[in-house]
Amino acid sequence: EMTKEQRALMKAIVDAYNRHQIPQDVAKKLLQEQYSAEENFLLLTEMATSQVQVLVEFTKNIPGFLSLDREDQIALLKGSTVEAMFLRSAQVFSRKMPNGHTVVLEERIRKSGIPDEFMTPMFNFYKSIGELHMVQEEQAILTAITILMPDRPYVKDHQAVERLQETMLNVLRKLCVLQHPQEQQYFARLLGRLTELRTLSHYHAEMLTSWKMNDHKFTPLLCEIWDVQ
Ligand SMILES: CC(C)c1onc(-c2c(Cl)cccc2Cl)c1COc1ccc(-c2ccc3c(C(=O)O)csc3c2)cc1
Repeated sequence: EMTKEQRALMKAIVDAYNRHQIPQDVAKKLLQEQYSAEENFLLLTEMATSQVQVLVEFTKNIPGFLSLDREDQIALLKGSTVEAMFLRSAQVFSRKMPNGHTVVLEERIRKSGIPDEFMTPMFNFYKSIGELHMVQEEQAILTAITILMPDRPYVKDHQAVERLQETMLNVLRKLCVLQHPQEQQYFARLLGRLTELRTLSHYHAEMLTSWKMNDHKFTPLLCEIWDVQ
């Protein structure tokens, strides 16, 4: 059973997760603009920039995050943004957005100059997340766990982050038993996705390099968070 504190922690994280979403007018652009590779790249850049802003606000609402060392907060954000965005965009795909975002988002990602060798692992990941049928609470806590990864580069107070992450893992473990009682290994499968996210973030670093080579432009926020240019 979940303790009172664990239920309060879960509520705080789920509320923050729901409160901070890409504004509808930004998401709607996916449906409106043209379909050239250039247009797709620009739109995805806008989505990513908006999503980073959303992630920063969500992260600030993770109980305990703002008590961490300031530089460690930055290191955690920089180190987890790509993975958190793969998780978030995966949820868009598995949500089968009623307003058709799923179809156009896939279309635009497929036609945005991303080399084919990254398409397969990326969409395999989206499929594997979809098959888990995560509930919203699991999505929110898994995102918090991804952000609170103690072994990100340049994190100094490893232990402080580990303590926070462990608290989240304990909540997630209990939640999985409650939400998927018939699936013994559900929690383990969820954590397996975090390993897949690491691989994707390595692919992503190569995607960035290949985009940079083709002189693609990013926004100042993305340049800062991804150390490009
Ligand atoms: C700079 C750009 C070209 C880029 O580089 N790598 C990636 C990138 C890609 Cl192509 C795949 C995965 C991760 C990243 Cl960073 C991207 C695009 O990143 C995206 C980030 C986030 C969304 C995203 C999130 C939520 C939602 C919602 C919702 O919540 O209601 C509705 S629509 C939507 C759209 C899309 C694209």
